[in-house]
Amino acid sequence: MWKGHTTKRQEDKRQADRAKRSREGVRCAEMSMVCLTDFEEYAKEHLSKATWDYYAAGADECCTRDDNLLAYKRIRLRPRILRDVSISDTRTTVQGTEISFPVGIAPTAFHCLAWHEGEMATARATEAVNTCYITSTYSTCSVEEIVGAAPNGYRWFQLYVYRNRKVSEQIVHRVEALGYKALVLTVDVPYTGKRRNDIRNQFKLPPHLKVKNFDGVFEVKENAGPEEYGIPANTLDPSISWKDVYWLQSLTRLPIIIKGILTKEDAELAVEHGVQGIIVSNHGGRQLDGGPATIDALSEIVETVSRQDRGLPGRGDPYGKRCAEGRGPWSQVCFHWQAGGVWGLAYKGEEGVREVLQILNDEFRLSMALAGCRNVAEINRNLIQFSKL
Ligand SMILES: Cc1cc2nc3c(=O)[nH]c(=O)nc-3n(C[C@H](O)[C@H](O)[C@H](O)COP(=O)(O)O)c2cc1C
Ligand SMILES: CCCCCCC(=O)C(=O)O
Repeated sequence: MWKGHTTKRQEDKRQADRAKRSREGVRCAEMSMVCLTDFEEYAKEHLSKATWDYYAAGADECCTRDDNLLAYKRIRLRPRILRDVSISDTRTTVQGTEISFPVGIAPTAFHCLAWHEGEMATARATEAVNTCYITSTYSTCSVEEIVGAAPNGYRWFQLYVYRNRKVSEQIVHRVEALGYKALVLTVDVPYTGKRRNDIRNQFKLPPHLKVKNFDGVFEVKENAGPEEYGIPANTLDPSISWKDVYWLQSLTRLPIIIKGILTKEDAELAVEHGVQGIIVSNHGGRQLDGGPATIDALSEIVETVSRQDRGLPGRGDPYGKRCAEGRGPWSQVCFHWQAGGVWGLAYKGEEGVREVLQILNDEFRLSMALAGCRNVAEINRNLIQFSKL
């Protein structure tokens, strides 16, 4: 297996960590996986250091990455009791399509680093579980292979905008023709965040893998000069601005969802620009370090957007776990995009991703019932208490 670059000191520490985890009883492949942390620990144990570092990366000092989790721990729920939760229904809709529960697979790059079938395995798992899979531009299987692997899956495509706009135009037309149902325009990467371990590891794709969607489009030749994550450096267009939303709208009839919004001001601009949704996100803390935790930004944004959308003074009521979905009334906000699928992939490919999604579904159903909700529509902001922990 490709191991990446590791110094002796790093490798010693890794081995010491491994021994510690094994003393603490970290599970092996044969043991049942109980929660997502089990998958994460398995992945840490089994992936090469360079791959693990890439997947786990945050920018700079990782303050925002770490705060993403801590912020969840600051939130408490206000459960209601005696509400007959003998039947619970986790189904919901996203952009008008019914899915089994309000969790989807966030766009994450390079699934073949975790499992040989890469994004094809992810696509099969999400099709089986009936939720939405946002395919990353930077996938290591082509969009055609992904659709071929799971022809009935519900998929959106995540888009970056390149200096050479023809490249972006072509991929938009390709995914539209393939039946992708929405475009997710990622706007928080005018430049790639400074992920220190990727720099130390000189992270690059191993020779047998490439960004398949751009096969023959961007030539990444051996020793051809600097590259970033499998694409020649400086190909992303940092001049992208709000007017490019109109450009994108002129190219496609697909709904456009902007990913990477963290302030109410930008959420308002998104509404004004007529996009069909936003994903509140700090890119897993991989871009700007020092920005807010995603869940904290979400509260600010849903207040404003729902108010603006309904023309009501300050009656934002949505409850959201991580991301906002805007369809029709933007106040319908209850969705979570999950990047933990890659840990499932690293564990057992398609089966691993299915297990991850099943665990999330079970946990969601249980929390919902314990909080006194019978269905997703009954979840609202009154359930939330922001504690001062
Ligand atoms: C390994 C990895 C790869 C990622 N690749 C992409 C990507 O290709 N495109 C993208 O828009 N976001 C990418 N992301 C960001 C995720 O879609 C998602 O935003 C993040 O994991 C969760 O943070 P959030 O809750 O702030 O969105 C990646 C995240 C990880 C962990
Ligand atoms: C040149 C930008 C590469 C980004 C690679 C995929 C991604 O979004 C990530 O967070 O990693």
